[in-house]
Amino acid sequence: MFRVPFFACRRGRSTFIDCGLAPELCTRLIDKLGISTPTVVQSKSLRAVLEGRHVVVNAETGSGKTLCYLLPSIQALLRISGRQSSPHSLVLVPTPDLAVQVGEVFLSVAGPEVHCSVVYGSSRLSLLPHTHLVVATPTSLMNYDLQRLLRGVQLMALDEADALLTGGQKTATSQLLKMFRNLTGRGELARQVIVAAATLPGGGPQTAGSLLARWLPRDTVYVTTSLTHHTVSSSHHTFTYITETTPTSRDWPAELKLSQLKRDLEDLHGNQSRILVFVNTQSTAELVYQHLIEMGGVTTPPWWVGQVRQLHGGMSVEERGEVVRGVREGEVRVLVATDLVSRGIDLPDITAVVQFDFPENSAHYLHRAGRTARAGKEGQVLSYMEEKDRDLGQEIRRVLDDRSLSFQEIFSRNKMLRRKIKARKSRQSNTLQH
Ligand SMILES: Nc1ncnc2c1ncn2[C@@H]1O[C@H](COP(=O)(O)OP(=O)(O)OP(=O)(O)O)[C@@H](O)[C@H]1O
Repeated sequence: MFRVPFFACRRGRSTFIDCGLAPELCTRLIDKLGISTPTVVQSKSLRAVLEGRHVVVNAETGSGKTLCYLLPSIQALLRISGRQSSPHSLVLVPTPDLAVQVGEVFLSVAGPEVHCSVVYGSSRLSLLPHTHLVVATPTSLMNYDLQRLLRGVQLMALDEADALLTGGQKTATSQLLKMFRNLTGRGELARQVIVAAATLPGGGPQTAGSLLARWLPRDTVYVTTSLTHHTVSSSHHTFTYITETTPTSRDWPAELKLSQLKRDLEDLHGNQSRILVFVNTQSTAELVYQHLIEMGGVTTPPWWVGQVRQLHGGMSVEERGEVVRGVREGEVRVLVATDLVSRGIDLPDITAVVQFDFPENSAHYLHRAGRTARAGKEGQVLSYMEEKDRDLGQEIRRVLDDRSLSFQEIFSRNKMLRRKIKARKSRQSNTLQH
């Protein structure tokens, strides 16, 4: 039997030239990133973006959504001769770490002669005459003269749009979208919005999907793939119940999970192994990290000692950037991290994700799991579940076991989810009784 390699399946059939990309940019892509063929989602969306349409790209993690908005921005840059008076593109992202990453990908293709301003926290936006792209967390722009910033912006991208349209960034994102929309149609500039998201809950009026549908015009192009709101099929998922019938101390779940983690790290060891361990809080990150490094004292230290690091909100963006660089360069082989790296962060060689703490909701599960098995590679996802995680865990397993179901139906927050589960169970028992 002949099996088509997974990545070949996930590649689009068209070429970048078919999608409307300039030959010069295609050459740069090969030279700078070694990329020659578009992925499925790039094939499906690039032409519409290059034609100036508003586009929503809702596709699985690691499918190449970043280039769906960066390539059209760079293509515009190639056409603009001389210096501009204001930026051409604005990319909004929910975290500083993702802002830094997007800026790096842009510069790696566009070249160092172009200026890209990355803004987050209280850092100041500096607009040099040749600033082509601004990448920012929305709240960090709020003290800036937005009219001046948006004046020349033709392409506004919202990456991880669902995170931008809920929580702490929601007000600032809405304000920027509103101002941008008011500018659209005025003057000679054609302005467009590109949205990228792996998870885009719809349904309720305040969900990101519904909010976007209200913001964007009717002729917006929606691009999805057969894997939208699914985990990629090259990732393999296992669940471990952490239970103790006679707990000996108050910290028993952590103690049992640490023993399980050690066993799993031994099992996952191989020449190429790079493991990302997710925890829910900074204090757990510190605890797990300390535990793993303290094992260096024994006669034969385990393989990870010397190659393990932690990453959490108690560290500066620069310190976190150093750690991420270490993972990319292969010096760090076990990273204990909070959800700061669960969305959008591209660590191409992660071979396994361990969820030491179970995620709070199913969208977090999809994003965390999506840090492995990226761009067609294989990966493992190991999740530790305590009693409190059982309901959510069962729902996630149900969706993973039956590919005809999608995560979309269990995106709601836990309270809602519990209600749904209760309703479904009572429907099931009614059916059995009849
Ligand atoms: N056409 C391509 N061919 C090969 N690799 C590609 C292609 N496009 C992007 N990639 C690589 O695939 C990886 C994932 O891309 P990217 O980070 O854009 O994914 P994503 O869809 O934004 O994922 P997430 O939802 O997790 O943010 C990156 O390492 C990127 O360089």
